[in-house]
Amino acid sequence: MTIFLASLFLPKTVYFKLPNTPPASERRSQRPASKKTPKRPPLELRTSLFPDPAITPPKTPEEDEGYHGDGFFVNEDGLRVQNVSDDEEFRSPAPADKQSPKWGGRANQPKSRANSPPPASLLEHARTLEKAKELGRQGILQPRVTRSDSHDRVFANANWRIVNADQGNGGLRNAAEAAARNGNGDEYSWVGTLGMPTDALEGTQQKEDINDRLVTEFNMYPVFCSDKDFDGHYLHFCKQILWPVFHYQIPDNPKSKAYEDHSWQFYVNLNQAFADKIVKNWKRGDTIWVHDYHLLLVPGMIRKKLPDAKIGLFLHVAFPSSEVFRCLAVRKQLLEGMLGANLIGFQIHEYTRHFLQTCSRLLSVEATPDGVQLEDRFVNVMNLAIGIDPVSLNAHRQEEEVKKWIGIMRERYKDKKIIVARDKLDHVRGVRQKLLSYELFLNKNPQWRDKVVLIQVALSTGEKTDLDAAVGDIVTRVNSNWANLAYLPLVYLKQDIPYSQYLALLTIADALMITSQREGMNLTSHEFIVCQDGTYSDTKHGSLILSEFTGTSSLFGNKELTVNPWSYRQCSEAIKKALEMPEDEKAERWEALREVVSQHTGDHWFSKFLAALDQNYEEQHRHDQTSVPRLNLNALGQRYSQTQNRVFFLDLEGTLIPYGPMNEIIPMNPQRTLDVLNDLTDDPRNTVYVMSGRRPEELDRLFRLVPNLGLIAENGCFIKNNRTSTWTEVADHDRVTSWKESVKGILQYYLERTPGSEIEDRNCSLTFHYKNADDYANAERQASDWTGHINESCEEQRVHATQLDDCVVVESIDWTKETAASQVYRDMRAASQGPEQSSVDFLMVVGDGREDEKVYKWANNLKTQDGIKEVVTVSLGNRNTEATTTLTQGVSGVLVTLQKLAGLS
Ligand SMILES: O=P(O)(O)OC[C@H]1O[C@H](O[C@H]2O[C@H](CO)[C@@H](O)[C@H](O)[C@H]2O)[C@H](O)[C@@H](O)[C@@H]1O
Repeated sequence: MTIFLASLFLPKTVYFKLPNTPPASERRSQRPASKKTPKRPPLELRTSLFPDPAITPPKTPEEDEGYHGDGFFVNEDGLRVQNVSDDEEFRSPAPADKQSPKWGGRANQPKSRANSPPPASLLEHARTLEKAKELGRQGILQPRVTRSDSHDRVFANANWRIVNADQGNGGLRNAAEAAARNGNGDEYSWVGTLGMPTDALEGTQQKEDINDRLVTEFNMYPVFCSDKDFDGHYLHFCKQILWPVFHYQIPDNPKSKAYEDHSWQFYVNLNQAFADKIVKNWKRGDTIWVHDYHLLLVPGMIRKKLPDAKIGLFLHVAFPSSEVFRCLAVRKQLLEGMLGANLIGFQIHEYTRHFLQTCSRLLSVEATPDGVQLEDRFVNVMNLAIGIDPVSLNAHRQEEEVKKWIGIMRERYKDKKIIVARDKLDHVRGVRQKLLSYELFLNKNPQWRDKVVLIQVALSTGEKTDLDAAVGDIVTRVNSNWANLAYLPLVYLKQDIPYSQYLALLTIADALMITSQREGMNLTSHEFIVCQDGTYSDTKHGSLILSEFTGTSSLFGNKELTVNPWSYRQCSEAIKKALEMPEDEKAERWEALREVVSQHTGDHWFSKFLAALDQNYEEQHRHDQTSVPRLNLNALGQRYSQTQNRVFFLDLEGTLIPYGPMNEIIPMNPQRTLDVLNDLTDDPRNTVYVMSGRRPEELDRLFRLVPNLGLIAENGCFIKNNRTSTWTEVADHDRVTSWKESVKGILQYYLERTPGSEIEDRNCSLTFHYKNADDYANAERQASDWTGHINESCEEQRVHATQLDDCVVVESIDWTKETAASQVYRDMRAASQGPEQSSVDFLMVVGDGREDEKVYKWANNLKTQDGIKEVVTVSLGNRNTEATTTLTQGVSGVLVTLQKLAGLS
């Protein structure tokens, strides 16, 4: 069995050795200043970890020019990665939160042929474009850039090798590797893109060869798509729309809005390419595990082609509140794509809760704490925080290079307290807030000036934002205010640093400061905790200043210094507290945090998700329609004939008669149904109850000609015994009256704003009908909103709202068809204690709706619990069911079945 791990970037990519390319070191000195050469930053920014010229640290490699001509490639994390076309592969770990680098800009990889998606103004002129297409001038919509033949030939003929990729989710890779090392999980295969433009390889033998080598040697299935699709998907839809929205930042500038419509199509295309690749290679029994916000449509796309596939989805980033998510134009498509999975995992409970609320509000589906009930399937959810791999981290901490850097840094900053940070420079990560807080701290605490240094590593996001300039200004201001010849309070590196330096920084730091405005998890803080054990440095148990808006914060239980990044005052006080904290308090906090980090490892996360997926899949399929046998009428007849004390619980609408609108009385006289029920109840060995959501008086009227029939009305709130003519209200009248009063207030509010709608007030439920609303679409949307509203606000009153076709029903959760059936059965049992009576030996439940599922479950349990000889549960619906048999011929099939039983002795 294979586990397909689908993630946007494969852990491997291709490095081209271009002909006549001198080694990077030579190229660097020969390179003329070009437009691409970044301008020299102002002096304040031109800091490094080593302002002291006496120390000559190893050079930090340039991003584009990693090849050193020595068989090693230096990737973006500064990892020296062996040329794996040589036999042995050197696997270097990535920092768990790698931050995403640019796509498609490397000198040793082909150039992208994608153009930016067109501005909205162009799209508006669709007709012109169509005409242009007809005329063969498609270039207007998506101007086709013809790269020179030589560009293509250079790559088509260049030697290449497969190397570790520098893009992608480091936390996921480390977790997968740890799980494999520890023997947890079956063999897995990655599915992903190469993270580089591939149009230039189109139609070449090289593309085939690259594909074959990745599959056969590395178990990796590359997904090829056009550069245009990748650009539109990643740089536009993911980065401009999804990333900000999932982190609570709604893009509201016209440029982003213009992207939304058309970059969506690129998102769809890339997701489809992933789905197709997986479907093509999937075999029965395989598991598919899709990762993160880049691929949210993949589960749904696969489900369409492989209805039985076992699919998991894990969202690594945050999931926002439904109020934020609903701003997405394509919100329904995204949710439906996600719901193609059997199990959806989120980092923490808050994101899971948001997702459930969003589904309930936007899709009008029933959401329970366990997951989402769709019409024909259940989708489980779980929260499960990812972690790091302390084993491999510790192995790397022992490397000489790391120790060397620890020595250098300790020496350089020997009389200073060090606060460290490494973040992507985008709004979400809150670097600006952090620097402002640090400035405030220095302003308010003169005693600390000259004694503390903040080292902020800032990774480029590949986009030019106003943030760059804003952060640059703060750096300049802080340093010009408080620096002197021998002291620089703020070391700001606008580049990434090698992994060894990263580990050294985490080791010698007195504090790590994370001020993300939102973040799915944040594994840097986990790595910091491991590095602070004092093994390689005399500094240890450093303080962690951590934004309360990270997933990690909800895991760490306040043992860190929790901050709200928008409160500069609180952050500056946290800095002071971190620097002045007594050793014993530091040690106590660190111990607690280390415990959490070592319990929540990546390996644990990986195996636990897959185990849950197996279990949920198995449970979901146990009730799968296709695996539930059809009712065998002959066999049933034989079993029935051998019993003497039988009880039937039969659902009414959709089972004994066709459905009718809830707010209209049942129009016809269902003679055939009445005849069948009369025949069945004529046999004194049979006790028959009909269950319905209708009012008692309505059922009385309908069944007045079936004298021995028991009735359950209003979905379990009223029971009429089969031998008497009086109804019992089983629901607690006072409680029902009380919740109805408060819910009526809410419904009244919506009624006034929804012309044409009406409220139906039953004894134990309230139904809001909007079938005849003047603006039906709006009413339906509003209804799904306030369904969620009622479910949240009335939870304590034990009330539940369910949106059905054209209406929303609000009712108590404590009185159901199941509780009523169970009471009837208990009463029968109590009565059967007498010498004349025998206990029930045949129990049959027939239904078609979701609310009947609980009755099947209850009845099935009685078989073992009470030893009832024959328990028969029959479902008519298409859904996954708890019933042990199905019947596909609807109402008429039920009537035929019951008629046949009634005719037997
Ligand atoms: O920037 P992208 O290529 O779009 O990828 C997004 C980020 O993915 C990874 O971070 C996410 O997963 C981490 C592990 O589960 C989690 O700790 C973090 O909060 C998530 O944002 C990756 O580590 C980042 O570098 C990417 O930016």
